This record gives sequence, structure tokens and C-alpha cells, in this order.
Amino acid sequence: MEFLPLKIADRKDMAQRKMWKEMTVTSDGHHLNPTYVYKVVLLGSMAVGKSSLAFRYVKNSFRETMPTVGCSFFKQMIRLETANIMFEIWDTAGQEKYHSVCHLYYRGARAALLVYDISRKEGKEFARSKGLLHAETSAKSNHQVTDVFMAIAQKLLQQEQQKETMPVQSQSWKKSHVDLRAPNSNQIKKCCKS
Ligand SMILES: Nc1nc2c(ncn2[C@@H]2O[C@H](COP(=O)(O)OP(=O)(O)OP(=O)(O)O)[C@@H](O)[C@H]2O)c(=O)[nH]1
Repeated sequence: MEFLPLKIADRKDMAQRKMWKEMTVTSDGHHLNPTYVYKVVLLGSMAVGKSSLAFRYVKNSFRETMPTVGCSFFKQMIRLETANIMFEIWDTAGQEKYHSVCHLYYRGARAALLVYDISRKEGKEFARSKGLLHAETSAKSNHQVTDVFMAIAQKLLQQEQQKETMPVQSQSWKKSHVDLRAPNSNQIKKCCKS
């Protein structure tokens, strides 16, 4: 009898399926299937708290983090009344040396959070002038972290509902879409650390 080694692709697939299964089991043991999967990117200068924000949200913990190299990736499921939303959170590096590659991670994102230090006053005014969602958060004290992601989930869900109910020609949600292809796009959602 001949034994064939398991193909790498199969192993990878099994590992991915296992991870997916783990991600869709809630803390109270329920299995959830995501209704929508959304990519969300975290942008901002170095050391403004992007990784800490993601870590607090996904792991509910705060710890000293090393500067991000390139990009890190997190997943989190949100259970809403009408849908289960899986966030794929891409935490980009703020250091100057990664700026030339960071825009590669924006592709396919449905929302972007521009994280900045709260001591910069102009952040709030910028958000107001562009009509963007704005929130002051603290990963350290766990202030408004879940609320920010919940607000994004609800906004995206609202867009899905509009898509379903509106005729194609008049889908106003398209007009409010953020073009993430432009590296210097300033139409981005904001939050900050304190
Ligand atoms: N006081 C306070 N400090 C924070 C908060 N969030 C992050 N920090 C601190 O700010 C520093 C930078 O945090 P990071 O999360 O690594 O910042 P980052 O934006 O991911 O950094 P890069 O990966 O270099 O882009 C760390 O020393 C954190 O402990 C916060 O909400 N409050």
C-alpha cells in the first residue's frame, strides 16, 4: 500500500477552516456564520495607537506593542440583530519607511479609521468639515473602542440595506464611498487615542 503525503494546499485549507471555525464560535459557545465580511484598515502616523486599538477591540487587552512591520491582521465577529458581521482588520505600519507599501493594503477596504493623537486639535475639525464619523477613544482605558467598530458595522449594514431597496441607477450609497486607491485620500473615518 502506498501512502501519499497530504498536499500542502490541503493542510493549509484545513488550517484555514479550523481558524474560521474558531472565529465563528462566540464566547457563549454559539456558532455564527457571517452575513457580511468587511475589510477595515487602520491608518495613521507612527505610534498613535493603531495596534493598541485593534488589540483592545479583538483581545480586550492593552499591552505594550512593538512598531508594526508592514501590516498585521485581526478578525472579529459582531453579532447585530439583523446580521453577523465579520471584520477583517488590517493594521498598517505608521513608520515612514513602510509608506510606499501601505497603500497596497487598502484595496477592497470598506472602511478606514484614521487614528491620530488626541493632542492634535485639528482632527475633530477635519472630521466635521468632511462629514466623517469621529470618536475619541482610549485603548488603554477601553473607552469607546467597541463603540467605534459598532458604529462602522451599523453604517455598512445600512449601506447594504440601501443597496437592496434602491434601484441600481439611484444607489446613493455609492456616492458616499471612500476611494481608497488614492494614497493621500483624506476622506477617511477618524478616531484617536487619549
Ligand atoms: N495613554 C495611552 N497610550 C496609548 C494608547 N494607545 C496606545 N498607546 C501607547 O502608544 C504607543 C504606540 O502604540 P501602538 O499601538 O504601537 O501605535 P501604532 O500606531 O500601532 O504604531 P506603529 O505600529 O509604529 O504605526 C505605545 O507605547 C502604546 O502603549 C491609549 O489609548 N492611551
